[in-house]
Amino acid sequence: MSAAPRLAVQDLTLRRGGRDLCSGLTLAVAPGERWLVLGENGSGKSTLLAALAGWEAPAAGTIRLDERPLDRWRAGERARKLAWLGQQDECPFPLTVLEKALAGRHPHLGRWDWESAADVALAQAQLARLDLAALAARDLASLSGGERRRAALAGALAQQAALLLLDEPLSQLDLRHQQQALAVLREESVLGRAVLLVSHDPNHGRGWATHALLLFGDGRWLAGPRATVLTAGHLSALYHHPIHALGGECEPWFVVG
Ligand SMILES: Nc1ncnc2c1ncn2[C@@H]1O[C@H](COP(=O)(O)OP(=O)(O)OP(=O)(O)O)[C@@H](O)[C@H]1O
Repeated sequence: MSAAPRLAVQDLTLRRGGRDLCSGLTLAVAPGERWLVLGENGSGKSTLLAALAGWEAPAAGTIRLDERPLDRWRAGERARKLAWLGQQDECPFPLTVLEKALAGRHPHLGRWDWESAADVALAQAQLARLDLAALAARDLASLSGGERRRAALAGALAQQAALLLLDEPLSQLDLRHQQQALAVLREESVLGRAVLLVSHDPNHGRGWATHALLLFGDGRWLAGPRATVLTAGHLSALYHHPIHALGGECEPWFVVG
């Protein structure tokens, strides 16, 4: 018998400015799965992730987190279950890099609690996994764009949530740190966490994604196992541009034609 889905989306419609971004979206994300979410600018990837995180109300359909409708979770309880990393991550007040990572522990603390030594150790460990240990005491505002993005990802990891909803976490990262972050997220999935990762690079799915979701921006979508969804034909249609697959059918590289 297969495990109950961590996240179950049924007949979901998201609409903005009179346009259906997706209609009838139905998918189930099981523990341990890694989903790559692709689509053109404005196709609705961020809107979808925000809806799955409970920040945006859908026009229709249901979202269930561990079989309970998302709107029946209290905010604190939900934040212990799912971590959402948005595209914009501006911080209005000064923080050190360690404090940024420690913010991921806040859903686990009581209202008047301070972070424990275990919380600090956990946050430091996430920074170390992303090559940020040496920057822990630095002012977050002094970091480069990619360093700041990795600090935000460390915060999401520190949350230790069963479901990770990550909106372009790799967008400002150099190639090595992209691969490092993907490896870290793979380790998280091996622990049973489910990951949805938005990207503009179909090659991020190579050797990483178990599944993929394509949003076509006009309501249409395609979801399923990576090998059936991530094909040159589907990607050419998605990006309205020729995309070629190189290097074999099993794990191809996708290149722009
Ligand atoms: N209030 C609004 N009125 C009209 N259109 C809106 C409104 N709010 C959002 N949109 C549109 O909804 C679409 C979906 O935006 P979203 O940020 O989800 O796209 P995305 O796929 O994440 O794009 P990107 O790759 O650029 O990050 C965009 O075209 C945006 O302009």
